[in-house]
Amino acid sequence: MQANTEHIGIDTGKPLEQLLEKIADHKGCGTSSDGGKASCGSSDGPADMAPEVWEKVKNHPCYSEEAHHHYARMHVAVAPACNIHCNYCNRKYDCANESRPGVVSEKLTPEQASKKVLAVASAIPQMTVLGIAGPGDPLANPAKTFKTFELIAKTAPDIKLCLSTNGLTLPDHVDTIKAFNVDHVTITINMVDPEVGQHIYPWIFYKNKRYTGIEAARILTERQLLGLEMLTAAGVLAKINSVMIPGINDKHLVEVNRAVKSRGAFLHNIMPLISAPEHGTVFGLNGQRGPSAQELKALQDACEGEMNMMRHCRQCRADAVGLLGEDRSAEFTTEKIDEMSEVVYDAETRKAYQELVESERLEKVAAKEAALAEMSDDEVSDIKILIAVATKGQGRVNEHFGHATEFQIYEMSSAGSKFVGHRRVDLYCQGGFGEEETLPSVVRAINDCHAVFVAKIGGCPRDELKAAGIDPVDRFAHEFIEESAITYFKEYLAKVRSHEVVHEMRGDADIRQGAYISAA
Ligand SMILES: C[S@@+](CC[C@H](N)C(=O)[O-])C[C@H]1O[C@@H](n2cnc3c(N)ncnc32)[C@H](O)[C@@H]1O
Ligand code: SF4
Ligand code: SF4
Repeated sequence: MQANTEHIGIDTGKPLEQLLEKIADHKGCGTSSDGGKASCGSSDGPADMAPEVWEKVKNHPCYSEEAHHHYARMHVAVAPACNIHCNYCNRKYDCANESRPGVVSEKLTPEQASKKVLAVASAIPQMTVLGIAGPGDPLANPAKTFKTFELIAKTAPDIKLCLSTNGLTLPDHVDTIKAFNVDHVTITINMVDPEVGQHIYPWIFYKNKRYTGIEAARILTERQLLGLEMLTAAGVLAKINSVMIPGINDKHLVEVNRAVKSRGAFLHNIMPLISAPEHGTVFGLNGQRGPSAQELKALQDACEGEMNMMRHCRQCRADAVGLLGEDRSAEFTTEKIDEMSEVVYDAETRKAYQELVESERLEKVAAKEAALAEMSDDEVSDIKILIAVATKGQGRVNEHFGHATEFQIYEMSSAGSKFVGHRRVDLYCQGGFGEEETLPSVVRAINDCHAVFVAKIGGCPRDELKAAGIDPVDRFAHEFIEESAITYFKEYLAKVRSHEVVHEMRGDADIRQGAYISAA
């Protein structure tokens, strides 16, 4: 099987010697052979992060926003059962075309999962993380979860292991988690107040007994917070997922943020509720809506302070494979993997490939820092704008407007560029033609942005965007996103200063987070 080369623009089908030659060419500008230290760029990590923490997160696409442009993850669906019920979950849903939590095409045994991991690791050498996130709860299926970790730790020791749990039985497993070198654990904490929790969790099953109502929520919150404290004490990084459910826990999540921050959580990922009647969930059927893009961003902004907020979560399937935002799970079905005679795990080629990825990444970080350093004092202002970007990865503007199924959104200010989310849209260009009914919905989805960066764009969408007050920009095609965005922002500030344009806030984007915006 050939390695995926599309994302870093190098041919990993070449012999290893040629790859290593390329790596040698990059040695002048940082290298990971010295443990990730570099002579340019910022591979040492953010100034406010301990080196040992940076070492754990720097290649993890979920724990580092910057890494997600370069490194991939995969989930293996070995954990079907769950010990609680959430009103937003329905795991009976089995669909190859839907990408949302709990959805899988097939469940795997630990042995099948282990073989799949080796096959994916060979085909996608920048896959650095193996997570177990269901389709149920990994710790309600501890034997299967830990057997999978055991098999993978033996055959592919360079792959980082992580799991995502509701936390009910977490305190019972922290020692085992530590023993398997699981560096990253995600706990879903939607409330710290049982009054709120009773509207999210109809029941839990704990110590052979079923609990409902306030009592169920009280036990759950106590176990979750205890589990978090134990992870922190054990030196395991904890990420907290919270599902934002308007009218139920949206206001309360600021309190949740405080509670998890004070107990040592590393990252808080507030995700939008995904809810539609056809999903068959309690919330879907009773019409509970998810938040809008603006509501979600406002809450994330309110929680951001000393604690990192995750804004690049793609709410993946329980069998997702690839870079965040792309789904290559269909390429690795059990049927296809069974057809492979033997999967050889080539750790050397993986390492060599990742060193190339790292050098490209350092180049990108250095370009961003250089662009930012050129910002003069008189460019400092209160102005903020949003820029939408069509990209397929690598941190570059490299997607055609018509081929984009999502736009990454960057907030620009005189402090620099900040990734603040993504917007999924229907595909505008199908079979070479623009879908006229789709275009207005795409424009509405990025209506709060001042510009959209694309690799290419046709005449019709260009005119429509301009008419909506959004600047279509293709001159940064294939350049690094953040460096380009800083350049654009500086030009924008200059135009405001010279009164060539009047700065004004843009309107609200008409997009419900967590759902595809649809032309229908
Ligand atoms: C499928 S769960 C699996 C792991 C574990 N059972 C848990 O709930 O944490 C992964 C994540 O997806 C979230 N999730 C599931 N259904 C969702 C929905 N309809 N909308 C938003 N998030 C959802 C869960 O809350 C959890 O954070
Ligand atoms: S804990 Fe996870 S798997 Fe279980 S019902 Fe909730 S979302 Fe679904
Ligand atoms: S659901 Fe979010 S946190 Fe989990 S793998 Fe996907 S992007 Fe990462």
